Amino acid sequence: MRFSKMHGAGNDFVVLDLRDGRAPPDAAQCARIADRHLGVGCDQLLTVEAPRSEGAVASYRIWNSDGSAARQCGNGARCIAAWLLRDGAAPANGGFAIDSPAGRHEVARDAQGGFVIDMGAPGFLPEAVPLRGWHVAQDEYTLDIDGIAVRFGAVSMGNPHAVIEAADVATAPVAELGPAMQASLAFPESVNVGFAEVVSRDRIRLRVFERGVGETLACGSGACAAVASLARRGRIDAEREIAVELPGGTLRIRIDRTDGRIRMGGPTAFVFEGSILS
Ligand SMILES: N[C@@H](CCC[C@H](N)C(=O)O)C(=O)O
Repeated sequence: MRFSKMHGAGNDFVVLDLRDGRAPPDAAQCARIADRHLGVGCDQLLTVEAPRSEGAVASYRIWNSDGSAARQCGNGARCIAAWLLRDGAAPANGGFAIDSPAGRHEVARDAQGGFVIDMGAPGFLPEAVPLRGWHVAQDEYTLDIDGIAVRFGAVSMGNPHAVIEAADVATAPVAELGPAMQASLAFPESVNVGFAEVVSRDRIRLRVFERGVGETLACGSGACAAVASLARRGRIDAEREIAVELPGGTLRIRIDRTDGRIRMGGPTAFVFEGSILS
């Protein structure tokens, strides 16, 4: 089985071409391919498949490194766009659409030749996340984790996100609080946990402990969720493009003033091609 290894700001992917209708690997096979010792190694496996919506050039599905299916992947969307363009299936100037499990994404090119993805409008209702929690202030929730009250914003970008503001992301308890939040009954479908430091009105630093993976070098939907949550709470400027610095690179996020949809730009890279033998 041929594959491409790609990454977007260090969030790495194995991309499989299944447009001929072959079935995707099952959960155990996905986990084996994603294994960094026994397989190729990646945060997510992406399967390129036939389009589902009118006029889209392709669809894709997302599998976390533990084999679980996900509905949204921002860095993956940019990599799929780059993969389709290299394949000749999408026009070089952008202006095409791809279908993810969360819906349809319009793809544009930026001035530097990067890809800008329409990630849709964030959902803040607890049932959209989904979250069973308690409102403490506008759009902020609190959970008791081992006797500590953890305050966070909750956002659906098609997948669930909790956004915790941190004074300094370098020392934030990502490895402890990430799994503890994910295990909480408040998140019936688990959650991607973002730790966000506001640097200025248009710049944040972010680390994300992803569902089904652990901490990654970047999370595109997590960056959108962090910007949506912080803008809603007035912590950053909703009118401006926000630079989101992640351990693997910087993403640029803009909230459209007219429709509230979020557009995300950032890097993509091909790393190598190969064949999976077993
Ligand atoms: N890395 C992704 C998000 C991948 C899915 C996530 N772990 C989930 O289970 O929802 C991104 O760039 O958005």
